[in-house]
Amino acid sequence: MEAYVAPPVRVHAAVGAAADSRATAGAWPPSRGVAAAAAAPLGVARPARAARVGGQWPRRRCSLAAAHGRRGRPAAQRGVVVASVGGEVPSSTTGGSGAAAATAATSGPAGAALDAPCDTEVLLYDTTLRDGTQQEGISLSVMDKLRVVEKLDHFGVDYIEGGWPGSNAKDAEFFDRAATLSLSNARLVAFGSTRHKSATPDSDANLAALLDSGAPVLTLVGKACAYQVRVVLGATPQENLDMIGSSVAHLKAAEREVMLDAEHFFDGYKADPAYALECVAAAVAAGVDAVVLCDTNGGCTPWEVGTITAAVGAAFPGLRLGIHCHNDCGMAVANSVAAVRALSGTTCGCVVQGTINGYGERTGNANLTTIIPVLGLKLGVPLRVAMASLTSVSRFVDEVANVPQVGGAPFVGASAFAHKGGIHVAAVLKDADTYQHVDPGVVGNATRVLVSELSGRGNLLSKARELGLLREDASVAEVDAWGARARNVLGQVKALEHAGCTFEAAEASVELMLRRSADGYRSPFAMLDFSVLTGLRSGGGPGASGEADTVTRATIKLELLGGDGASGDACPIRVCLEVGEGNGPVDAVNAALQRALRGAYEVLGEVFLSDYKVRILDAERATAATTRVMVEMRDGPRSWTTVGAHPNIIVASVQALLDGYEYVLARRMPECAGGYADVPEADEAVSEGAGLGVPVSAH
Ligand SMILES: CC(=O)SCCNC(=O)CCNC(=O)[C@H](O)C(C)(C)COP(=O)(O)OP(=O)(O)OC[C@H]1O[C@@H](n2cnc3c(N)ncnc32)[C@H](O)[C@@H]1OP(=O)(O)O
Ligand SMILES: CC(C)C(=O)C(=O)O
Repeated sequence: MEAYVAPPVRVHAAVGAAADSRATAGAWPPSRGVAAAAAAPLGVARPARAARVGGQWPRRRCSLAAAHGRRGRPAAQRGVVVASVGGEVPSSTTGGSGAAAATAATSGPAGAALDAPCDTEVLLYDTTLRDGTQQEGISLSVMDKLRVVEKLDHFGVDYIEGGWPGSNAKDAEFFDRAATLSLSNARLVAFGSTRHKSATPDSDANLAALLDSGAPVLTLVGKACAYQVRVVLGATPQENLDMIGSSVAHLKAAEREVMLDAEHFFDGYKADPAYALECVAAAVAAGVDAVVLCDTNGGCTPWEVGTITAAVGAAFPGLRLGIHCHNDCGMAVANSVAAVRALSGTTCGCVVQGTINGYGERTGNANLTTIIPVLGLKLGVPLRVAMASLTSVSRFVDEVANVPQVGGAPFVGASAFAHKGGIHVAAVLKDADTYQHVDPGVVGNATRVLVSELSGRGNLLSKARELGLLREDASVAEVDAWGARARNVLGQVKALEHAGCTFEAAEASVELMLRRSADGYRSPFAMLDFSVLTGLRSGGGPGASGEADTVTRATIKLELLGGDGASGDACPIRVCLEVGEGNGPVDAVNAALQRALRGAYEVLGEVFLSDYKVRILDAERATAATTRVMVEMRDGPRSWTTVGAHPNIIVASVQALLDGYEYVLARRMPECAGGYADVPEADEAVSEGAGLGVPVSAH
């Protein structure tokens, strides 16, 4: 056995050079009876053992491409996204995917690339519904799976692996129901393993379930590593080759498109390249349409994957290859991209398997929401997907799977284009390219500016612009005035964050500070005082059990804008005394506030308190610790968050509550807004995650 030895690191040149020197036809290790490939039809190197598997050496062609009927057509005819490399965007039709946006995506100095464009047709193969559901905590219903299929088909992936019909009744039902879907872009794939070593193809239940699924594409997992074959299957190397060959042949006889997922391929190749290649050859001999090389344990590096993939490509030049990577070293995306690059210039393209949001067993699979834009926008690979829907697809799948979004996910995360540092924001205001590697709109995401103690004036000015307070057509005097206000509000933000507030997730409080700083702003109300009483109420009385009950009562005194008009003042003020009871002190104050404010201002409509979060900031101070309170209010689909901080939890809560009510009144009552009465409400907070593919607003 000849073990794989990693080549010395040679950046850029490594892949091609290694492929040339190690894996040109006939050059890969001749151990295990591998014949020289000079006579192999279509240049496929022939291991001697492969002849025993399939009998006759098959003629190979890229039958997947034929199945799709797309090979050879120029990108422009396929309606692909062709993104720029090196700041230049080839002209293309985009099928609505946004060539113009793609141009913007990589224009400017940040778009300059050293790599040559990658010349490989890539077919995107989504396995969210199969390998993705192997992630701890994910379980999808049949209905969930069907919804995801429709979304992914619409998005434009080429293959959707729906599950393993031989595994469970749910997946079998899924394929029954999926048969009625009419997909416009994707081909549905059913997944299963090669036949059991003790079964014949005809008697194998798993192969039967695959055929029964009715799926047009069937993917078989077959082992490509002698160690795994011995330990896990308890089979001989030859038995495994027979299992691969006979299983593929059985499915091909039913005229399905068949792929082999060569499990543990890279580890197998590193230990014994000849045997790993014999496994591929066994599938090829049986007529497989594509062989997908798997880094099953996720332990490979991009240079290993690139080198080995190039070697396999050179050994089987007529065969369509694919890549399937796991993320155990955090390199699944890099490994997948390395495989695509290694196949650049080959004629059969590359099937790239992965999952939306990187779901998958252990640390996950290669994340398609990263691979897709990297291939499309950085390597210039033509893809058929609607790139501008990428963020929405990611959030949709998280929603269906009930998995929290990863804010820092490249391209699609809520923080992917969120700028916090004052220096960054000041630069982004001059030119977004200064701190963004692509235009977020190209992937359906949006630039966001966060306000915190790390802000500079620019962050506040940007907020004022976003809110329509500082208009595009503002005069020099107005811009100057807002510059001074921004400086002032910035000072408040820094002082309040020092006192325990945090404004990143409480943008309604920031907006209020900006509005209050504007000329002519009038607070709709002011709290003059409040008191809360908590005690025990006797449950006595005739016939009662006598058990004591808690009572919590709040009394508030407010000054309200508006009145009976008798004073003749355009904005008269009246004083209101109100009482509320509740489960606890904050509930009681809120009840009193609602009663007072709803009575005075109809615009409050159905506003209610939807979330209340408390965090103790300096726990070591025990009961004297500062408390931060975040309050979320909601009115129909809209929500907004405010913050308060104080050593007294009730005071912190009341601060946040008052801001929450003032925020909505300030937006809806022209008499509060001063010169900013006509601020549109269209951009009002939409709760995080609710808007798919729209800028995420965290009010
Ligand atoms: C790398 C991957 O992600 S591969 C996909 C992994 N996903 C899953 O396993 C999810 C679905 N799995 C299942 O529902 C079940 O494991 C089933 C239905 C496939 C099998 O269940 P069981 O028959 O009870 O077997 P069990 O799971 O205990 O053991 C797996 C069997 O598959 C065999 N097997 C494993 N890989 C292969 C293969 N590539 N080809 C043929 N047989 C295989 C094993 O040898 C073992 O059989 P044995 O015990 O006779 O040696
Ligand atoms: C079955 C294959 C595709 C797999 O999940 C792996 O090898 O990682």
